[in-house]
Amino acid sequence: MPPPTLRKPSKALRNAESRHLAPLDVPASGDIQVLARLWNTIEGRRTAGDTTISHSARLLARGTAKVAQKLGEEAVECVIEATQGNRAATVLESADLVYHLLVLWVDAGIRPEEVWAELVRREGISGIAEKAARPKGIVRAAQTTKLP
Ligand SMILES: N=c1c2ncn([C@@H]3O[C@H](COP(=O)(O)OP(=O)(O)OP(=O)(O)O)[C@@H](O)[C@H]3O)c2ncn1[C@@H]1O[C@H](COP(=O)(O)O)[C@@H](O)[C@H]1O
Repeated sequence: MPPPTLRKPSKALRNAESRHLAPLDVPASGDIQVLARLWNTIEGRRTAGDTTISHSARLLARGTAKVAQKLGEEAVECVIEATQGNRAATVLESADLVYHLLVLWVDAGIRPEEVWAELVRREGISGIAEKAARPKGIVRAAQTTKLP
């Protein structure tokens, strides 16, 4: 039997249940392109960035472990704000998180198109079916512990 705290809906979930958000407009181009611009900027910092003035260049120069650690820290900060129901702070932490995810992609030599293609491939497939059909060849070191 799980502890009672696991059954209690979070404040964020309770808020979500009581609101209706209109679907996003999906422009052919627009603000979403900021991700591509940001990846280009960070990749440029990797190759020609000045570590005295560029946070991206400095972080990339510290190596993969530091890049990954920063992403983890930003994820935790985002989770804390969301679970506290701090909407404005969650937006700010989300931006930090996305930026640090792009730094991790640059460090790993991953282009955004690879991730977009994977998201497009998954469109319309339920998460449960997708997980069952995952290729066995790709080793995933990270394993999550299942909660009841
Ligand atoms: N979106 C961001 C962005 N979000 C967060 N951050 C920085 O991330 C850092 C996080 O601070 P922390 O104290 O958590 O981390 P830290 O300074 O590495 O400290 P330690 O963990 O090492 O102690 C801050 O310096 C933030 O300013 C960002 N830095 C840059 N960008 C974008 O990247 C572009 C290029 O930035 P530079 O590489 O700095 O030129 C900018 O124009 C922005 O568009």
